Amino acid sequence: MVLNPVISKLSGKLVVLASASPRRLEILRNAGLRFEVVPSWFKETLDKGLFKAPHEYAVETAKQKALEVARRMPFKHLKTPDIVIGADTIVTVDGMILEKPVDKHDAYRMLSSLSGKEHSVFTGVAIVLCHEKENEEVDYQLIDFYEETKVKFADLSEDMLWEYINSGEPMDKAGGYGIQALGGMLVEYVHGDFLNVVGFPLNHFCKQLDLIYNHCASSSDQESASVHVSHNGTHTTSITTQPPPNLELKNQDLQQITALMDGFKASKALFTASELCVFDLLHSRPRLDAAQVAQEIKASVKGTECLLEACVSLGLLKSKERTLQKPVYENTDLAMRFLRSDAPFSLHGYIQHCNNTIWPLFSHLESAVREGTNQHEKAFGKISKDVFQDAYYNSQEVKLRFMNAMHSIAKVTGKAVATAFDLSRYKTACDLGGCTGAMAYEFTKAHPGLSVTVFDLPAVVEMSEHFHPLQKDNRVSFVAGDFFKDELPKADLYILARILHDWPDEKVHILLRKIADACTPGCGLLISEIFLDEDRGAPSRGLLQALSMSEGKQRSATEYSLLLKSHGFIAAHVRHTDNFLDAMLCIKV
Ligand SMILES: Cc1cn([C@H]2C[C@H](O)[C@@H](COP(=O)(O)OP(=O)(O)OP(=O)(O)O)O2)c(=O)[nH]c1=O
Repeated sequence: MVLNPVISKLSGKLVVLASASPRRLEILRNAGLRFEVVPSWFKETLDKGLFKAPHEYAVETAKQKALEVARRMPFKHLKTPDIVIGADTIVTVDGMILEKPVDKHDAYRMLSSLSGKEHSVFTGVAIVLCHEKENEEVDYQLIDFYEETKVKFADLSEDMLWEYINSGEPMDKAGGYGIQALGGMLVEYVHGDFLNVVGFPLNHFCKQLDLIYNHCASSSDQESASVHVSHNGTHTTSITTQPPPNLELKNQDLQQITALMDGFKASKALFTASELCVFDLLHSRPRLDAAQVAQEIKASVKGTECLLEACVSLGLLKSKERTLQKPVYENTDLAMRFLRSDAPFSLHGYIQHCNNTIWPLFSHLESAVREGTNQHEKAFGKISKDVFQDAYYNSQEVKLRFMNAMHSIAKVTGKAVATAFDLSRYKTACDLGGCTGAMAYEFTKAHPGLSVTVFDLPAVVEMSEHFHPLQKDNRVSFVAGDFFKDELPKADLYILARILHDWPDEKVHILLRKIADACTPGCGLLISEIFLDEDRGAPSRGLLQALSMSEGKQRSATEYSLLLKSHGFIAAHVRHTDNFLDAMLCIKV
């Protein structure tokens, strides 16, 4: 017989049927399978409302039945099975799931709902492969599938119904009937596997064994197969491979979760070391021990020691052991390049902004999510209507800090954005919201024929002097104004770097309309943002940033290009720069 070699693959293995169903036992015995029966203690009480489709309920119940036995046996039976088989049969009609009737009235309710109609019988099957490890722990690999059979009942008279119910046959059977016995008389037709109705889809089970033992190589393979065959008049088969259900505790997974749980501790350790100028100190005076650092940063020795050790573990500092003396600390290359405040690519300003502005906002994230509003009031005691112009922003110190943050990001990302496209045809550019001019300087550096006007709020332009490079470039100039209200400087290339995500679509339209009005055909518009993947599944940097944004939102390149298109800008190129920001160059038509 064709299927016998599949069943014979199980010979010599301890196979367990986790079922008290005499029908399942008979079907599998008749197929020549040798197995032990250990009925499952799993109570069939899963909440049906939680499942999108009835078969998912049957499969989940089958899984739980099989797993309960697989987990119990090593302790209660003092032996570990090789394979445990569980199954669950349900009948579905008119969106209801019918299991075994609890009494005669329940059987009547079920059978009368089936009378004269076609219904489905689903059996979910779970095969648990148990792999005993050296330390006596057991790995469980789970393969599941389901089979659907359509059954049509004849019209049932009241007399027939009660006669059948009084025979006692319905009581231990899903839907209140047994097709293999008296219940067969109620059936007009069956589409699909008859044995599936009786409680076990033997054919599908053998195909699954064939997949496991003849096609998936070893049972420890990282892929499990699942075959779904449905019989809806037409016979459709689809084979899908799925990652194995994760039943074991994998260290890698645990590490991933732990890294997420501890992420905030790492951030805060970095912020604190940065705020206390540890990286600046160890740059000017490398190889200090914890007590010396503590003295310089005016902190406790104990706390400083913990902070320094944490920074070592995060790859921000290196410690050097000295015989019989306390270890000394110095910056790693990473800290030298990004964390000391005078480094060319220093992120010190951005880190301060994260610590002082983003961190308090994130500590109210739960409220932000519940209310869907920004949490400035809770975090800073002031309502923020417009991040850039409200009282909060107007504090000199906060404004400087904000500009510092933007400055450091622009310095780190500027070159990648400025060199993303060939801009040789443009002579004049206007960087809208260009803040300290850091981005503008990168553009003039990269494009010798280009002059850039930085356009920003008067208060920002006034303070931008603090940030001008020592070697001034007279191709960069500053004009004060509000890009939502005032006339924009004339240019043949407009730059919007990290601007549009701050605003909702309505405001973006206002700004784009103003830019479009200022443009002649052929003018360019370069936008630089984090572009979300089209399915919005990544990058998490953009998605996490959105959690503390006020009115704005993160968008994909397509979403941006649609906004731009409605103002006559055709997206010419998109560049994913691998840096903080991506870029898109659009042309006005
Ligand atoms: C529809 C139908 C179901 N049945 C049976 C098959 C199953 O044994 C039962 C559905 O109940 P299940 O909960 O699937 O199985 P069970 O309780 O009998 O056994 P265990 O939970 O221990 O595995 O209904 C028939 O025998 N004939 C039929 O025509």
